[in-house]
Amino acid sequence: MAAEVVVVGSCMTDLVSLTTRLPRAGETILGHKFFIGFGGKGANQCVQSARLGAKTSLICKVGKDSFGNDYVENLKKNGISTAFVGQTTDAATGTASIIVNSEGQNVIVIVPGANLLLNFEDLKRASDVICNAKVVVCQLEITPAVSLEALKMAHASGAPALADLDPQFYTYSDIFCCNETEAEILTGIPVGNLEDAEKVGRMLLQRGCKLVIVTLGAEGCMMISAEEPIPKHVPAGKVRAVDTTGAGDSFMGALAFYLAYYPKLPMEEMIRKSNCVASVSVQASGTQSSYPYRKDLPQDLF
Ligand SMILES: Nc1ncnc2c1ncn2[C@@H]1O[C@H](COP(=O)(O)OP(=O)(O)OP(=O)(O)O)[C@@H](O)[C@H]1O
Ligand SMILES: [K+]
Repeated sequence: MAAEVVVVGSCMTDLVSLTTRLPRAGETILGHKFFIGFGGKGANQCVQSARLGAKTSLICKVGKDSFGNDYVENLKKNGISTAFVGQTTDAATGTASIIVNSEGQNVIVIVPGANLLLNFEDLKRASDVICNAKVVVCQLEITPAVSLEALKMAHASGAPALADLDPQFYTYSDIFCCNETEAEILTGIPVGNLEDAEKVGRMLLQRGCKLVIVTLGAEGCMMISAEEPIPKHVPAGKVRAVDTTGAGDSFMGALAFYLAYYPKLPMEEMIRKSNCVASVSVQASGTQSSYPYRKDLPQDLF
């Protein structure tokens, strides 16, 4: 059976150490807690979509190592098809080694590893799944040319950010979604308020985007489209945020779910519902561990 939501993207194992302070160069310090989490934007988005009830497939690459094996198990537990999850002996599973001090400041080392070995051959093998998907979601934590090729195969929907991004990313994405930081990297416009986001939106429309969404944290999102070039603010509900890590991926995974299963809903309504899902994720700690399941959400979201 074909997957409705196909994500082409990254898997990362988060290795998190909690310490009172960050170590200096050459220094060894003691931490008080360690945990392993499942992350990577591609997998995060796919997991959120699956937890809302989407039939999903993740196209990615992990290492033939214990982190890779555990990641495949994690995807299966979330009901995601792993038919196109490759395991390679040529690189280790992608990792993010994270140290967080008691003030919540962090230092992070990302080693993409196997993620960068996902290649055109892998996409070709998965081409039936990509071409038959209702929604294809891409980010930029794998080789950009591979993301672009996936968008071309699908000509569906995307969520990428990089300075000097190949302009084809704009024209081959039906929906282009970025957060405030990514918006600045892409356009040079620092985003501090809604008007700045609107400027970004207009600039990205000029570059060929059809629909632009800029996520604004607690403020929700700004959307603007070529069809309706009047920017709209879609606010998020007021909640008590404890950890916003992964909120952007929760939003994107939810949006992919609504696009695939409720294609007739107005875009503004899909974004409003996706804001609701993401605002639940900020009320729990961690990334995938904070993503809500359909059964735990208000049923008027479905
Ligand atoms: N404090 C908050 N209260 C309610 N909703 C929030 C809050 N923070 C984030 N959200 C929801 O999550 C969405 C994405 O948030 P944000 O713009 O911070 O993404 P992001 O910067 O990519 O997140 P991250 O990098 O932490 O994963 C917002 O559009 C909103 O729907
Ligand atoms: K969270």
